[in-house]
Amino acid sequence: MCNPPTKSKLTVPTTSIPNAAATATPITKSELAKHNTPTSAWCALHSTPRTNPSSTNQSHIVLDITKFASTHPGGDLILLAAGKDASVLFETYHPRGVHPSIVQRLQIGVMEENAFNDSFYDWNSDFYKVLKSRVVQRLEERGLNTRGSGEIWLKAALLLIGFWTCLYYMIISENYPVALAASVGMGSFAAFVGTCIQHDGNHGAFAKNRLVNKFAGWTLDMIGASAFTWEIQHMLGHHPYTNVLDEVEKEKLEKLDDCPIEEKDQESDPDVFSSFPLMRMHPLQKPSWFHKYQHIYAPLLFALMTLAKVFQQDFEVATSKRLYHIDANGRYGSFFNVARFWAMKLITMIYMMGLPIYAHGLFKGMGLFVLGHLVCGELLATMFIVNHVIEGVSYAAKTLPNESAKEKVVKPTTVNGDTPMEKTRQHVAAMENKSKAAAPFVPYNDWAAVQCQTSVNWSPGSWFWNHFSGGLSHQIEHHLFPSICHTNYYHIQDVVESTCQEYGVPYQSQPNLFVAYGKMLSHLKFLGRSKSA
Ligand code: HEM
Repeated sequence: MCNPPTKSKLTVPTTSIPNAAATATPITKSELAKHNTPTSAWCALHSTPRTNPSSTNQSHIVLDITKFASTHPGGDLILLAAGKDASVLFETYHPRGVHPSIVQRLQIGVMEENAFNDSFYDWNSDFYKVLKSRVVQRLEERGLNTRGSGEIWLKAALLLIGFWTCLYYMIISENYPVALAASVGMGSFAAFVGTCIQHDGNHGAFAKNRLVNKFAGWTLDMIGASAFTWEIQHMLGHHPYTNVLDEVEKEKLEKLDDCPIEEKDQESDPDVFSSFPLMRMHPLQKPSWFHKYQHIYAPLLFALMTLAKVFQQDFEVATSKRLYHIDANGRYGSFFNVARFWAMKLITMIYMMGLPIYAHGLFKGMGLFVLGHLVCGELLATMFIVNHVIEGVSYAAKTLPNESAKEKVVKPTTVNGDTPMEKTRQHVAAMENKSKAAAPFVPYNDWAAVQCQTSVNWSPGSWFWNHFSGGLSHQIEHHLFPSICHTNYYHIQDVVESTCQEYGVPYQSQPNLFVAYGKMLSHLKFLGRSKSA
C-alpha cells in the first residue's frame, strides 16, 4: 500500500477562469438558453476568484463552444453544457484543470449580474482543489492515466462476448429452458455492460480516444436504452445535484407541465423524482399510506427499471426534449442525433425482441425479452440505489425564494435529522485540540462536500468488488471524479478518505454489498413511515 501523499509535495492546479469583464455587454439568461443545440452552443462559467468570497453573488463569463466541441479532448460531452451554467461540469470533469488561455479564447461575453445567484453550491473552500491535485499526483505516482487501461479493455471484451453469446443462444435454442437461462445470462451481461462499459464511456473516462469513448457509451443503445437520455439524466441531473431537491422545481412540477426555457435549470436530482409517487426517496416528498410498505415492494419495482427507461423515459425525453425541467436540446436538439436515436431503437428492438418472437412465437419470445430486462433492472437498481438511499446518507434542498438568503441552503441532513458533517467537524475539532493544528473550514454546501455527504461506499479498497460493480462500490470517488475511469478508484480510495478526514468531511462506507442492501431496505422502511420534513 502506498502512503497518503504528503502536503509539502502539493501544488493546487486550479483553473483560474478569467474574471468577468465589467465593460462587456451582459448576456441575459434567456439569450444564453437559446444557444442550446449542437449547432449553436454557448455556456456560462463562474469566474474565480469571486469579488467577495463571503458573498453568494457570482459573476459568470459566457463561452461559445460550438466549434471547440469538435476538438475538445473530452469529446462532444461538452455540448451537454449548451445553453446552461456549466460551472459544476467544468469544475468536476477536469481534475488537472484547464489552461485559462483556452477559456479566454472561447469567451464571447459576460452574464448579466447575479444571473445564477441562487445556485445551490459554494466553491470557496480549497478542499476539492487539494483533493484533485492529490488524486492526480497519486495516479502519476502509480503510472496511471485518468482514463482506463488494459483492465477495462479486457473486461469490456469479455462482457460483450458474454452478452452476444447469450443473446444468440436465447434466439436459436430450440430448448425453451435453455433459452430462458440464456435470457437470464443476457440480462446479467447487459447490466454489467451498463456499469462497466457505457458508464465510463459516457463520462468520457473509458479511453483517451474520443471515438472509442463514444462507442463505449453507445453500448447503452446496444442493450436497448439511449445514451443521450442517460447523459441528460445522469450527468446533468444526478451527478451535479445528488440527493438535492429544488423546492421551486418541486412546486413547478406539481403545478405545471413545462416552464419557460430560461427557467430550465433545475438543481434537483432527477433520480429523486423518477420513482415518485410509487416510492418516496427524499424526506421532502409528500408521504402516502403505501410508502409504509415501500421496503417490501421496492425490490419488485427495481426489476422494472430498465423496461421503464427503454419504453417510456427515452421516448418522452427524445420527443419533449426535456427531462423534468432539464433542457435536453444539447443532445436532442440536432436532427442527426434524433435520427440516430430512432435508428438505434429500431435496430435493438429487432434483435432483442423481434428475433426471439420470430424464433419462439409471440408469448415465449416476449417472455424471453421481458425476463432479460427484469434481471438487468434488478441488478442495476440494486447496485445503484445502495449508494444514495441508505442509512447515514444526507439529503439536501434548495428552499423557496421567499425565504431569507441565509437560509437558502438547508444543511444536508439524514432522515433522522443528524448532520454527518457536523459530527465529523466535532471529531476533527477534538483532534485539533490535541494537535493544536487548525483544520480548514469547508461549507456544508461545498460541491465536493455535498458529494461526500450524499454518497456511501461499500467494500472500499476492494479490487474485486470495484471491478464487479464497475466502480459503483467506490461511489464517493466516482462522484468526486466522474471523468476518472472506474478501474482507478481502487488506487485513489485512501487519498480521498484521508483528505476528507483532514478537512472534516464525512466519508461513509458499508463493509459489503449485502450489509448495504439490508441497510438500504431498512432505510426505505424508515423513510416510508416518517413524516414530511
Ligand atoms: C466549458 C468549457 C470547457 C473547456 C474550455 C474544456 C476544455 C478541456 C480541455 C483543455 C481538456 C484537456 C485537459 C487535460 O488534458 O488535462 C478537457 C478534457 C476533458 N473535458 Fe473539457 N472543457 C470544457 C467543458 C467540459 C464539459 C462541460 C465536460 C463534461 C460534460 C467536459 C469533459 C471533459 C473530459 C471528460 C475531459 C477529459 C478529462 C481527462 O483527460 O482527464 N469538458 N476539456
